Formats: sequence, structure tokens, C-alpha cells
Amino acid sequence: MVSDFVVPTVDISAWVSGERDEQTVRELDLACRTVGFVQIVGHGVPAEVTDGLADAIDGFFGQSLEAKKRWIRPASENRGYSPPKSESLSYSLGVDPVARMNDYFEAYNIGVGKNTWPDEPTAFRPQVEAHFREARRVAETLTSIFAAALGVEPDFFDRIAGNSIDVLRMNNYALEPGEIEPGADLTGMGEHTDFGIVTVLWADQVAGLQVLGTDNVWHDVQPADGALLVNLGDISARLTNDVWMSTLHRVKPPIVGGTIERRRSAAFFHDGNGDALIETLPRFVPEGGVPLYEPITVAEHIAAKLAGSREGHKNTGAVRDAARVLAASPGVTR
Ligand SMILES: O=C(O)CCC(=O)C(=O)O
Ligand SMILES: [Fe+2]
Repeated sequence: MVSDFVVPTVDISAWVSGERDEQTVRELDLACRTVGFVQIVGHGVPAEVTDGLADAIDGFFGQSLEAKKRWIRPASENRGYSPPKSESLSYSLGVDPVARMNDYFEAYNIGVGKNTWPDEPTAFRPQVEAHFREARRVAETLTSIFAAALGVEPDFFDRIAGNSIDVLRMNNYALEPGEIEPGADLTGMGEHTDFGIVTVLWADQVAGLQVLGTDNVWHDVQPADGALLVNLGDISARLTNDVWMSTLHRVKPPIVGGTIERRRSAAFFHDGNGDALIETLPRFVPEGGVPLYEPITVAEHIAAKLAGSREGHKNTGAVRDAARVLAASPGVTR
């Protein structure tokens, strides 16, 4: 099948240098309306910072499972280490994964507020913090462009996200050849939408990330050289009555000759202030119509989604997302 699915590339260098360029606003708005994923270039993140992040990820996940398990925290904290198969992201949508707790990604979460830092590797904390600062700067540059695109006051996102409960989730997708059953339908991370305003994703160029297009087909997506992949989350869809897309995605690395190639990513979630009330912007509600979503605070929305993915019960509030997953042709890619 010939597909015209493309993740657009937008250069934000003008906004990074403080210039409110209109062309950038139009390009980003179009990407948000039609795909919900965008390749961001001109973001200004120094190569040393990205290299440091990759080093930190390699150093931490390269340790034994026993060593890593020392950094497990209670699920309610959303911090520290999550071993493989401890979360099932499709539960955040109310969709049963084929087998419960099937996702084999392992992760390490840090974020604003109190954190747990591993003692090894010793450079982990400064390397990860340097990337966290850069990712937050990029997210805030993006929300300035969003404000222009949405026709809201320039300080709109400062008000709903000036004290944002940002989280960085570093993911490692790796299975030893012996751990792979022949014919198994393995999922690195189950299908889900992100919860917040916007996600700034660093990933290496190993295949695995798939994005559900409006054609209902899963498409492979890799970051372009030097680009950060950015996608919208549910809060942006709620603000715009689904005019901006919180696009479904998953990680399903190809199995070649009984092995998968190890893959790494780091997702920075810019979610908004916990107590910010998210209501659809009036200009996105059709004349005489009602918004698709009820007002909700950021904290309430995230709690409902996390309860689904980490504690193993379905999120019954996610009926609309679940319908999209079930409508997609399973496993079909370009
Ligand atoms: O590993 C990836 O590329 C995607 C990760 C992701 O979707 C997430 O952490 O929410
Ligand atoms: Fe995601």
C-alpha cells in the first residue's frame, strides 16, 4: 500500500533565538492538526548534552537486574526504576493487552520535586539533569509557539504550566535471544497516548516506534538526524476539542533472526500544573455544540491514566481512545 504518512519537520531556531516567526507558527499548527507528531530541528540542544544522556542511559541499564532493582519506588511516586513487564501502557486506554503486564520496556523516571538517584553510574545525575533542563526549555519554546497558534494570550501556558509536573522517562528496550519465544508477539511498550500538553522525545535511530496514522495503519517513525521527536498529549487534545491530535503510538521493535536490536529513548513529559483546570478553548467548540471533554484538572487526568497503566486496571474514562485502538488494523504497517 502506498502511504502518504509523513511526520513533518519544523525548524524552531527563530523562536529559540527570541524571534516570534509566523511561518514557524503556521507549520507547527498544521503538524498538530494533521499528525500530532513533528520532527523538531533548530532546538539548540548541545550535542554534549545528548551524548551525556545516552551515556547515562547506557551506564544505568547496563547493570545487572539485581543492581537496578534497588532503585524501585512505590508506583504512586512515579519515580525510580521500573523493571521489564511491570507496566502495561495499553491499560491507560482501557484496552486489554494480549497478556497482562506484557510490555518489556524497563524505565527510570525522574521529575520535578523529590527524586531518587542511583549511586551508579556516578555521572548519571548531572548528565540526566542537564538533559532535563534542555528538554524543558524546548517544551517551553514550543508552548510559546502553541499560544500564538491557538490565538490565546502569550502567557496562557505560563498560567497552566508555569509550575508543570514534568517527568523524564528513560526507556530501555532489550531482550536476550533466549528470552524470546519463537513466534511471540512482543511489544516493547503498548499503544497509548501521552497524558500531558507536549512530549519531547529523544530516541536513538533503532526501529521500533510506531505511530497510528489517520489511515488506521501503524507507521514506523524514527527521529531524523539531530532532531527531537515531539508529540502532543491528551491535554492539548482537550484544549482544542481534538482539533490538535494526541496521537496513539507504541514501540514494537522488529525481531530479526530471533533477536531484537536494543533501543533507547527518553521521553520528557510536559504535563501542566497539577491544579490547572483544563477546559476546551471556546473557539474550538462548534456553534451551539458541546465540547467533547468535561473540564478536568491535570492531576485528575494523570491519576486516571496512571492508575490504568501501573496498577493493572482499565481506565474506564478513556472510551474514546480505546475505540481508536480497537479500530486499528492490528500489527499492520506500511
Ligand atoms: O520509546 C519511544 O520511542 C516512545 C516512548 C513513549 O512513547 C513514552 O515513553 O511515552
Ligand atoms: Fe508515549
